[in-house]
Amino acid sequence: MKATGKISSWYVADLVLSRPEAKVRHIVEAIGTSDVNRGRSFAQQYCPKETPRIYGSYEEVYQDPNVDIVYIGTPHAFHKNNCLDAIAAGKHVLCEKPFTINAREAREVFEAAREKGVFIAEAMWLRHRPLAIELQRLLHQEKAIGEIFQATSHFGSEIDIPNLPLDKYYRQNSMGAGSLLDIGIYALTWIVLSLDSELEADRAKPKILAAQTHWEDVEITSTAILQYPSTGRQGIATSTTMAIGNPDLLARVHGTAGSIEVHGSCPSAPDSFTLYPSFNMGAGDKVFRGEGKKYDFSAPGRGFQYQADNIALDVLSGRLESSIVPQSETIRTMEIMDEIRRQGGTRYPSD
Ligand SMILES: NC(=O)C1=CN([C@@H]2O[C@H](COP(=O)(O)OP(=O)(O)OC[C@H]3O[C@@H](n4cnc5c(N)ncnc54)[C@H](OP(=O)(O)O)[C@@H]3O)[C@@H](O)[C@H]2O)C=CC1
Ligand SMILES: O=C1OC[C@@H](O)[C@H](O)[C@H]1O
Repeated sequence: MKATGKISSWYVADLVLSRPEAKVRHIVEAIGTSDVNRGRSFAQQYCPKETPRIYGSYEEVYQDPNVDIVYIGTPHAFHKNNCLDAIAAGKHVLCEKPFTINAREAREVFEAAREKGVFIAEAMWLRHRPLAIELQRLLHQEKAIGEIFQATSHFGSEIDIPNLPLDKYYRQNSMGAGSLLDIGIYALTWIVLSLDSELEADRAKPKILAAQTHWEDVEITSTAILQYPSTGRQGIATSTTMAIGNPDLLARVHGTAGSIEVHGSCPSAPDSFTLYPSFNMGAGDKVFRGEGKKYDFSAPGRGFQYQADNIALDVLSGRLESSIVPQSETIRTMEIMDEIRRQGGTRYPSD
């Protein structure tokens, strides 16, 4: 465990949930932090039954022989160097999303992990959720809404960027600030997991048309239209830090025989979806649709336990990449975001 920020607290709390039926038990062996006192209160608050060693540097975590896998929860501008340091020490790595600032950095990190023979994966926890896995099965195997032709997803947060302290990563371009890399990545993930077909060509980079708006040099709103080469399927992924998005409609997938609408607190934290038949034109030109079937996936915790279990099982079986979020998928997402930023005019120092 590296860093004691928001995501690290969410992740640790789910790691230690009591789950007698789980296939894996996770142990928080060590916490690396810039502030040892904060590290101690973090451990007391989020994993009170564990006894992690608290280190005042990340390097000490990498050197701890009892640590099998390092989880990186620092701001994304630091992911590349944090990953490279952990890999150099021979540790397996799970690194928060966005994996790096751009695709070039991601390739560099994956190459280093390959050379060292260690496991590494991006913590795109949405893909590990049973909800996302079942939705993909319904869409692509069962073809529950017929031929898919369009998908939309929006992630909105309300963040008062001009008044944030300068050391917050949302506030500074040099820290990788921007709605796309922080939250738009989930909207993009919904589009890709809904529209990807079995055709190899459609797993390549789709055609992209994008726009971004900035406050000073911080990107605050992004819109991207994606078009898949072989099937013509289209998706719209949007994100903003200007206002909270609609929890009843985190994503919508349209097919020739119906649609699926996803609900929850935000696109990274869905808790259910509804499968609807198509709309019809009724008497008096009134548009209506039949009742939907709701699929509920509410569960204790925030949902990080699914990712933690899958990653642990991958590592235990000797895999060097995630079976759910392969490295090629991380690279593709980073390439799509690179292109959106190229068109939208967002540049980071490491580009
Ligand atoms: N999967 C998910 O749902 C979420 C993922 N994220 C991702 O996780 C990453 C971290 O986000 P979040 O937890 O919100 O960030 P926070 O600002 O809350 O925490 C980041 C932590 O990183 C450490 N850190 C190391 N170097 C720096 C530095 N120079 N400036 C600031 N912090 C530093 C600090 O921990 P310490 O002092 O202890 O070393 C700090 O507490 C981002 O990449 C974000 O996109 C964020 C939220 C949710
Ligand atoms: O990954 C994330 O998902 C949830 C958001 O609240 C958070 O800001 C973001 O980093």
